[in-house]
Amino acid sequence: MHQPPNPPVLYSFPSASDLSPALAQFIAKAQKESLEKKGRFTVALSGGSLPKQLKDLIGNAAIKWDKWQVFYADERVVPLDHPDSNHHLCMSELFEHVPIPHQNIHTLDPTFLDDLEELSDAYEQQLIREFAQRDTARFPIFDLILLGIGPDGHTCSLFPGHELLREEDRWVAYIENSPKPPPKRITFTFPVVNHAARVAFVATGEGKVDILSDVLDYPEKGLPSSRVRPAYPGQLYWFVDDSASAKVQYPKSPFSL
Ligand SMILES: O=C1O[C@H](COP(=O)(O)O)[C@@H](O)[C@H](O)[C@H]1O
Repeated sequence: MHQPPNPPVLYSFPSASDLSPALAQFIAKAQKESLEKKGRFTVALSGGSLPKQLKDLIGNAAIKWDKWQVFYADERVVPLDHPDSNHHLCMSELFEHVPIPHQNIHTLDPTFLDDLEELSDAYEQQLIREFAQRDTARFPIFDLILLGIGPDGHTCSLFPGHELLREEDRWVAYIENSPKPPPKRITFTFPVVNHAARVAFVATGEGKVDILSDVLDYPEKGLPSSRVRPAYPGQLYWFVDDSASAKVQYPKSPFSL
């Protein structure tokens, strides 16, 4: 029988620095469960404010970096060492400080920066190589996708009112007119995000206070972040701080693993 998506679980912490260790424990548990099941851990990261919150993974003995396969939930179409690159940010905040094998981090192919169609196809091919031979599902099933939310409700590079919100077939799509710079980006589509085993939003600070209430209390507004509802048995989590969740009516859960 078709089951509706599980309701989101909302964890709110007194501050961003209280959130980071809990997030690291949560990721370590997700990794352990995935390694026990299939010996690898597939994870997708975002850019923006997220990578800073991953600092408690550094030096964490529970993390088996050689078992991680890392993808980017969205990426800006710029060289890999450009300050706007999500990969560049994740490298400087996290990966330069941990023993992850270089080949386990799947970046966009910088030879296609001038051709968005080729670029997004090539990234989709990287996902197919990772997932299609192992899973029979129509879309990849990530063990964990970590997302941010912009003040307009966007997540990945899926912006309010954009035609990409209706994409049902592609795994990776491109956008040439992002309202937030830089304008050219590639992004996972909703079917990919909503097939993951676990998706966790991470949002901190009072700059997120209005949008968090809009997304969690008024999902009928249809903002991109409200459309993240992983299919059963997948689970959506929100890791936020009390400044960001100050207006949210949606029930908070005590953090537990
Ligand atoms: O442009 C982007 O923005 C979102 C949200 O960023 P934040 O700084 O408000 O956390 C981010 O999740 C995405 O990866 C990035 O490309």
